[in-house]
Amino acid sequence: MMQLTMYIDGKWKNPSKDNKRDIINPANGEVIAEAAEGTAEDAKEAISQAKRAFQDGEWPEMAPAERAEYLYRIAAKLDENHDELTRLETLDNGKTHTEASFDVTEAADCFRYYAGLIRAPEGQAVDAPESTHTMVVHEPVGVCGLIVPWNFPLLMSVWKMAPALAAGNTVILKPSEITPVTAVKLFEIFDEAGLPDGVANLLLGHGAVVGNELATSHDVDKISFTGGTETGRAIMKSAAGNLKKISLELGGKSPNIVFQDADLDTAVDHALFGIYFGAGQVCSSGSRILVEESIHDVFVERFAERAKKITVGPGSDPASEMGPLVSEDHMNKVLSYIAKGKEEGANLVCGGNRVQTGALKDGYFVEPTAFTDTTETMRIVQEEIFGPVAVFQTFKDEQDAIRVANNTDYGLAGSVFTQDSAKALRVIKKVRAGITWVNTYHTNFNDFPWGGYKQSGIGRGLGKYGLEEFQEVKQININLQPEPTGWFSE
Ligand SMILES: NC(=O)c1ccc[n+]([C@@H]2O[C@H](COP(=O)([O-])OP(=O)(O)OC[C@H]3O[C@@H](n4cnc5c(N)ncnc54)[C@H](O)[C@@H]3O)[C@@H](O)[C@H]2O)c1
Ligand SMILES: C[N+](C)(C)CC=O
Repeated sequence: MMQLTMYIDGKWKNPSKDNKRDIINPANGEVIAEAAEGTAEDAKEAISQAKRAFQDGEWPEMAPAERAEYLYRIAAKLDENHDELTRLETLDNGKTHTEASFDVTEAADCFRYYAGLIRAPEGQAVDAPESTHTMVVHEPVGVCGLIVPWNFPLLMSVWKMAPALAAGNTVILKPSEITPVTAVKLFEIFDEAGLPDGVANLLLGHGAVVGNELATSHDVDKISFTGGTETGRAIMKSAAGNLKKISLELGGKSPNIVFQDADLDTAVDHALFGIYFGAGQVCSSGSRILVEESIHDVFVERFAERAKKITVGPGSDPASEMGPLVSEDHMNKVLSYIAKGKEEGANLVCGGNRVQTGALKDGYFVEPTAFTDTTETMRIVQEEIFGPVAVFQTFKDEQDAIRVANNTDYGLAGSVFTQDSAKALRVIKKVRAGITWVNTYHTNFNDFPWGGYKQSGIGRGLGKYGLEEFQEVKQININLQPEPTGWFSE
């Protein structure tokens, strides 16, 4: 069985107390690893080493081109370990082999993207009034705590590690306590790539213990968090002590709007992908499908017909199209939302049950599920279920579609399906969300910003915006004609 330990100041480290957590394969309930459960003391040690490496170490001072070489080396090692990382991600998170393989490819690309970006620095050098020459430069923020969730364990870690390291920060990564396996593998890669001691540190353990220490510590300059909105709120409060900088990438309840003039087969296909990709455990899932009244029944019929054919199974089986939910607790939460939907009076058009047939009997599988006849105030319409549960809503016209789409506290993603390009643009511009699509769903690139409006977050990951989240901006004013100001009499 794998034994997972922390990595602090360039050394593998057991926790200060001998606490361990079983790591479970959600496809069959078997224990695949034992992970160290770090303590607040371990977190303090990681913070102090990261602070030392920032203040006294070579990393922040290193030429960007040299830092970029480390990032390219890491990307190459991610490629070399592609198959092993894919296997481990499937084992730990449950996602299908195809999904996990995509994540590993994207992770390597993300390191390459930021290696390239840091070599193309943005700044200004201008002649300002009064014989002053002014420069605007970017500098690293300092010690960064990076806290990530379980749904894309490797990729979400890399979305933060790559820009934070490129910018010259020192970092402490805290993966989800239930999916730490690929983070440990990532640190093996950092070790092989020869990152200087203390630059990248790995803390394992519970959010309320080690995560909270990162959020609270006055020696941490920045927290970049991805996870649930309630956790984000708690972190924002903890981070207030030293007014540390924060980026929050949070939950969603994203609208997928289908007009009557959309190509029906395309829209149905993307709606299925929008909600059932990753078994619905994707922050940007198209979990609310808004269909224009005139095509609602035919759309739902085709959607449900195809949803029932989705092959649910272990991610390791190439035939599986949708894997299990990540844990028994999470499966029970999703099943309780399905029960709530029925109680609230919504109509179940497909799915609704745990799948326990044959080899799936001990796994945490749930059928692709969908509800119609919902109202805007139902909990299944307003709250993030984070599972394979679609809720259908209807709208009368363009204005109504925009109103319904925006009627939640979230604002992460949204999509519009129509063959009228002017209407598509009018509507998508009014959707209050940070990531939007027209006639597609879930398309994403490392080059462009990722983040939410409203209670879906603060700040942006990826692209040049993702680098800026890990940089301070400084102005340097140089007096070209040094002489007394004459402001006060002598
Ligand atoms: N917007 C995005 O880009 C994005 C991406 C992925 C996931 N998510 C969101 O993540 C959620 C699912 O992931 P989850 O269940 O792991 O989220 P979560 O909020 O429970 O946990 C996320 C991380 O925060 C840590 N944590 C928990 N309590 C903490 C505390 N008090 N202080 C510091 N750290 C703490 C956890 O240990 C974990 O590492 C969903 O809401 C999903 O929408 C958002
Ligand atoms: C950002 N993404 C889509 C990779 C993961 C969100 O849950």
